[in-house]
Amino acid sequence: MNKRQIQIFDTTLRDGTQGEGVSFSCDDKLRIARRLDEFGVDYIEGGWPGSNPKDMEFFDRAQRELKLRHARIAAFGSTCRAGLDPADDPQIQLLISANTPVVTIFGKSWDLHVREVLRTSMEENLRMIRESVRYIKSQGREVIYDAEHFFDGYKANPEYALATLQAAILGGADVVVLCDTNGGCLPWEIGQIVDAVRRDLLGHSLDGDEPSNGHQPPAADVVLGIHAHNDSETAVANTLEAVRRGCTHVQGTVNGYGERCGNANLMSVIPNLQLKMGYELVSPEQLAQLTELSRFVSELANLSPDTHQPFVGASAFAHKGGTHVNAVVKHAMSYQHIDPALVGNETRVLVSELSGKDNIAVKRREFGLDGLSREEERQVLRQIKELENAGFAFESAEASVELLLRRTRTDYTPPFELIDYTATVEHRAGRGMFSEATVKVRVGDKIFHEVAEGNGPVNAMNRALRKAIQQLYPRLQHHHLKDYKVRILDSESGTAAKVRVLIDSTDGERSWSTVGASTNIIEASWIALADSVEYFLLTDAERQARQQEGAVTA
Ligand SMILES: CC(=O)SCCNC(=O)CCNC(=O)[C@H](O)C(C)(C)COP(=O)(O)OP(=O)(O)OC[C@H]1O[C@@H](n2cnc3c(N)ncnc32)[C@H](O)[C@@H]1OP(=O)(O)O
Ligand SMILES: CC(=O)C(=O)O
Repeated sequence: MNKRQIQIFDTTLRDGTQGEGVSFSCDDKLRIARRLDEFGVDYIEGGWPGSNPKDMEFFDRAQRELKLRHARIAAFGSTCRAGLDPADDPQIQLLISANTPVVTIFGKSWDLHVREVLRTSMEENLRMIRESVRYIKSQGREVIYDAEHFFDGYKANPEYALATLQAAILGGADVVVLCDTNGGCLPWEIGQIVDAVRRDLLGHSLDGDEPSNGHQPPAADVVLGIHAHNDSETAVANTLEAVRRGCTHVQGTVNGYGERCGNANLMSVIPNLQLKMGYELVSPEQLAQLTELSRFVSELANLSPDTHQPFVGASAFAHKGGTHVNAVVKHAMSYQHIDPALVGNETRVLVSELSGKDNIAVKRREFGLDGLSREEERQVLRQIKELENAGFAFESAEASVELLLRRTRTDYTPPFELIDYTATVEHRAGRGMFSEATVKVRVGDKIFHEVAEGNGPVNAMNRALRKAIQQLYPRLQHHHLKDYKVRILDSESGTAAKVRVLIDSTDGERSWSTVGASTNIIEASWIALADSVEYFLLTDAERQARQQEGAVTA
């Protein structure tokens, strides 16, 4: 088989939704199907038509609304019930009525399941597989046969496990998929068993290896696939190993969503196959959509993206250690296994107590700041290390890093300078809890002194600061706090514990984060709040000036 012919079978909408916490509306399923098609997967398994009304609606609307360019939609179900003719099995009839070009059915490979779960005879299970596949083929569908628990079944009873595959092939299956349903296999076990299937069932000669049963079966022209679960954290490795041993159909899900610990993560399987193993599954332009696809699906699943996910996570190419950043600046690939742009991701440099001089230099350039010497950058680096020791964390507060750099410039003029503040918390009869704050700031040679109330001391300080400077900076009305997080850093110190405050802010177009730390929660909050306002005033004024310049030039 030509290397280009590896089939990607996405089951995010079926096995993915079997993952705890994963649920999509029908509209979401349709949106994801469109996106998967654009990305270039070959099959999209949409659900189980006998399972629930939403899956029925999906297949109904998919026929009418989806205009897929490349992918084929598959409906999923099981072989017929024991003792039933597939033509009389209501579940098989629902599968047919879903009217998809492709039908996936799963059947039992493991004798334990036949005995204990189906509670039928070994022969009857073979009939169920053979006749179900044959019946669905007779309805004009491409049939993908998922051999559930194939690897466990093969370990327990290889002859029987192979006989179940043979039954599917006799029924006319187009693809036979070996499933590591319980996810317990290790890559070399997968390799050995895939070899055995190819040699003993499909009659493929493997580098002079003799069939283990002593006779060569007739070569069967069926596509062999792999479906791996991640219970041993080896689903991706198992999938790659299966491909290395001759499987040419690969099942998995976006972000590895799926039952228990999930399925083989296509966000890793695809780039590994394409960039490391030389298969051409999708075009380079499609591969560059991988990161976006991953985030799109996690957004619709309402799950936070896993930032540490290989290839597509925000941290996948984020460099923190100073020596790494120093090397990456000299040669981008010195600490990266691929160019992140190939999968639509990007290199990031983080600033923390583990930084070296180049973390700071890279950030300064990123912020577009000049006029700082190497020694001034080192000064900022020292300051960052000291502040992190005092409880600050700059990794996720880049606006505070930018301010440290700006403040180091000799020509820096702050938009306001704090002189004093007070914040009180009171409980008064008839009024309950309330807070009041006063803020005295200097802007140029003027002093502004304001008082404000709030539902808490930080809220009152925020209001008082705004009252003090809003008249000078009317655009401050666009500045809003989005999130306010407090973390206790040394809880064993009890009420004397150090706290870190992280504030996320926005002006409707941009977002930024600032940090403060202190043993006093009011002080930590003030530092993060004042940084947020200062950052906004500086950068907003610069953006306005650039826009005006642009308008004049135009
Ligand atoms: C490995 C996998 O991921 S397979 C996919 C698993 N996914 C799901 O189960 C999600 C969707 N499932 C559902 O909505 C429901 O389970 C349904 C609608 C399919 C079935 O619901 P119910 O009719 O209430 O049956 P229930 O789920 O309790 O039991 C499954 C039955 O199918 C039988 N069965 C299981 N696998 C097979 C098979 N491959 N072929 C035939 N019958 C099977 C079981 O033995 C059991 O039979 P029993 O009722 O005689 O005990
Ligand atoms: C078919 C399937 O989802 C499994 O065996 O895991």
